[in-house]
Amino acid sequence: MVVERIAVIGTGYVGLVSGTTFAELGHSVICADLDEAKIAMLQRAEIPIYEPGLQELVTSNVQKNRLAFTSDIGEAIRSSDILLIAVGTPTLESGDVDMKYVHHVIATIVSHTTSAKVIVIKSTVPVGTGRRVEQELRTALPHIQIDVVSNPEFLREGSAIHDTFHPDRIVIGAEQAEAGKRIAALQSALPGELLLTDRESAELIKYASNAFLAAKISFINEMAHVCEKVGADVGLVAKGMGLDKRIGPHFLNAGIGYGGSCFPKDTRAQLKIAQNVDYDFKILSAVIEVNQLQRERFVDKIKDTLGGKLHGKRIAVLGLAFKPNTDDLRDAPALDVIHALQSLGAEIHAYDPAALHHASKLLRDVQMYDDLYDAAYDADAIVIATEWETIRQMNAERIRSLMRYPVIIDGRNMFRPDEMSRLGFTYVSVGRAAAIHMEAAI
Ligand SMILES: NC(=O)c1ccc[n+]([C@@H]2O[C@H](COP(=O)([O-])OP(=O)(O)OC[C@H]3O[C@@H](n4cnc5c(N)ncnc54)[C@H](O)[C@@H]3O)[C@@H](O)[C@H]2O)c1
Ligand SMILES: O=c1ccn([C@@H]2O[C@H](COP(=O)(O)OP(=O)(O)O[C@H]3O[C@H](CO)[C@@H](O)[C@H](O)[C@H]3O)[C@@H](O)[C@H]2O)c(=O)[nH]1
Repeated sequence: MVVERIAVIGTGYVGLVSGTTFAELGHSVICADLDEAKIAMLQRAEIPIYEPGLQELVTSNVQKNRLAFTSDIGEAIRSSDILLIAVGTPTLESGDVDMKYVHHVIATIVSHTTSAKVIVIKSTVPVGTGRRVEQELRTALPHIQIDVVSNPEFLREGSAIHDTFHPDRIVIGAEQAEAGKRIAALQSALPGELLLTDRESAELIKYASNAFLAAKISFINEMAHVCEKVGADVGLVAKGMGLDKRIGPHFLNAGIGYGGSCFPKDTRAQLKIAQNVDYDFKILSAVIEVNQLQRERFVDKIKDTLGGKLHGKRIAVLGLAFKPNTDDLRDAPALDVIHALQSLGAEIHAYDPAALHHASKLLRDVQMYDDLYDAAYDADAIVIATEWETIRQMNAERIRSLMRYPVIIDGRNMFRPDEMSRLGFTYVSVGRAAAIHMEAAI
């Protein structure tokens, strides 16, 4: 195996996991970031994000001298042959992708490059970016061999390590076959199908995949409404659909809709990419609209269950992160739900096992707990916003005894409605007609 010298520029969720993975695969990796506090933490072997399994992997690769961290981006560039860009690509008000972090990295590369480089774009970027970046670099550095390769990332937060070591596919978009093959060789020990494409296709595969997964979620959420009206159970409908291999069982969990740092921004970016070439991507507009409505309808459901008035009601919101096993609150549905409940006069007590530190910066007037029983104490209702395992394992009888009224409105369909009613709860979930609406309980 050829051991490559790799600099990862941008040591966030993707950069840190990718850099650590390449080190684990035997390469020499330096992870660089402008955020000096983050780098200082990493140099002290502290992991700035909550991601199961990451701490152990970082520590062992640092000990083997295959992984290091720096805030000297120039030095990282000079000492490496492969530069992996993993900075953020958020959305602008207009819906376009904000490329300022990528542009800043390109300017830094221009200033510090004195030898041949292969630049790998891991960040999710609009189609055409790889081509433009390569032109810009070749114009600025005419005597140096520069190749730009697209290698989109498909990891999910909360299972990032597993996803990275067990990818369904590795997509590499390159114009120069040699550069593409070199980046493929870096990952040759990983399973999963290798798909070599042109850069534009690789860039679009990333957006198309996220948009399609988001579409599955919005589709099942719309089905959930129909289920409620006609007396069906969306869980069973999804199961029956998913048994068809052409459909598959994944991403058909109805609930309060998708959140996170990727689906909301990437669906909007893909819509804009289409608009920019005069195409109205109608399905995607609907996917985005349905997802927004899903949060609003969930708040209506809470209101209806609690008899129409929330003023003065104490609501325990269980789960704040956009999904379990992460501390990431970017576009987390729980935040919108809490803001809406507060605007209707509810008093919020919140529980999350990992995200409270970030939440305290984003939420006002919320009592926060790292113990779900404390959060549920004296509550008029529990609202479940994230399907943390700790919530699944909760002692329901103890919870009921602590609450003022035994009411659960479950935005993640974590429990069986019949079981919860048997335990004495008024239990309302999403798209399951068997759920019992009992204002009488209050
Ligand atoms: N988070 C995910 O699960 C995920 C998965 C697949 C793809 N992506 C994509 O990967 C990219 C990165 O996402 P993320 O979640 O890791 O972002 P992040 O915000 O967690 O990390 C980005 C990092 O880049 C650093 N940075 C910004 N400008 C820099 C510069 N000029 N030089 C050096 N460092 C700089 C920031 O300080 C930050 O630490 C995005 O395009 C995202 O869409 C994310
Ligand atoms: O059936 C489902 C599945 C997911 N979700 C929600 O969808 C969001 C996204 O979940 P998930 O995809 O598991 O997490 P992410 O870490 O956002 O990962 C997505 O976004 C990443 C960034 O682009 C990609 O790399 C991944 O492949 C893609 O799954 C979360 O709010 C989930 O609660 C549902 O509501 N129902």
